[in-house]
Amino acid sequence: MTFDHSVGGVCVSEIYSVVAIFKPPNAMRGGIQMCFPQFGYSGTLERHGFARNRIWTLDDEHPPINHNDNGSKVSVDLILKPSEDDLKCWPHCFEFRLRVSLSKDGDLSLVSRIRNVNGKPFSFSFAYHTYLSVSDISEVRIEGLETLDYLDNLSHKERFTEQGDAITFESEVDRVYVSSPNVVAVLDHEKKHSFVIRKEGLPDVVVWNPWEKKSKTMIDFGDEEYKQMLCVDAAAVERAITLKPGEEWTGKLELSAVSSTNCSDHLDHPVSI
Ligand SMILES: O=P(O)(O)OC[C@H]1O[C@@H](O)[C@H](O)[C@@H](O)[C@@H]1O
Repeated sequence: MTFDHSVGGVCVSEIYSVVAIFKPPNAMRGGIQMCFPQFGYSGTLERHGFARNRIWTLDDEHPPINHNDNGSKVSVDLILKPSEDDLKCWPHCFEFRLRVSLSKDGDLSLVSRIRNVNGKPFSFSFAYHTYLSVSDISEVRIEGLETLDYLDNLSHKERFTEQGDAITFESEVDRVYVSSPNVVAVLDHEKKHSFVIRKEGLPDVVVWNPWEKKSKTMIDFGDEEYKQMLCVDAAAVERAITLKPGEEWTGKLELSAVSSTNCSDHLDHPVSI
């Protein structure tokens, strides 16, 4: 995995739609997008909030590029503060700091710190809207969400309980798995690797694939591209996060690609990002 610059998200190689539209300040379809201060259409803002559609700046509290002591990790620190226009539609002053780190082994980690610099409390929802590249969606399965409750966005957020062993795909899926464990794996048999997603501070996992019919309605997405992608988002959606004046919230994500044979070891391990 590699990353380059950020327009409201992190560009991870090979997980962009071939017809994605790059027209700043709008987020491109793909990568990892910061959904803040709203997920989906749960409030009055544009879908998934405005943070993914803003130009972020380097946080001058840190050097532009950071290397850790033994040189095994490199990171950049970005910051987003609301513009006057943002404050008109969401009247809460915040500082959103994002540290994006890439290890020598290719593990990508994102740490978001959101601080209330307002005189009053505010609440928000959040997601790392993460596009994963898969060989064939029909052959992929997610482990770590079985037996959980989920809210089905395709049925007016009705609550269901997952029944199967692992989650597999044969039609459109748009679900919020609630109170999930902190490690989830996406197994891709054809590629013989798995994505391991570790999270902290983010109780939910959103799983989305638009399948054939919806793909045809999306202008920045190829008709067949649903076969090679899957979104698995570490998120805080079911219950909003509330910050009092001066308080800060932290939400972490780590994404690694591991060989499928080692995947179950990762599922057993506790999170340490
Ligand atoms: O097209 P967007 O705004 O990037 O959103 C894509 C999808 O993102 C998912 O996370 C949502 O659960 C879906 O409902 C939504 O359709």
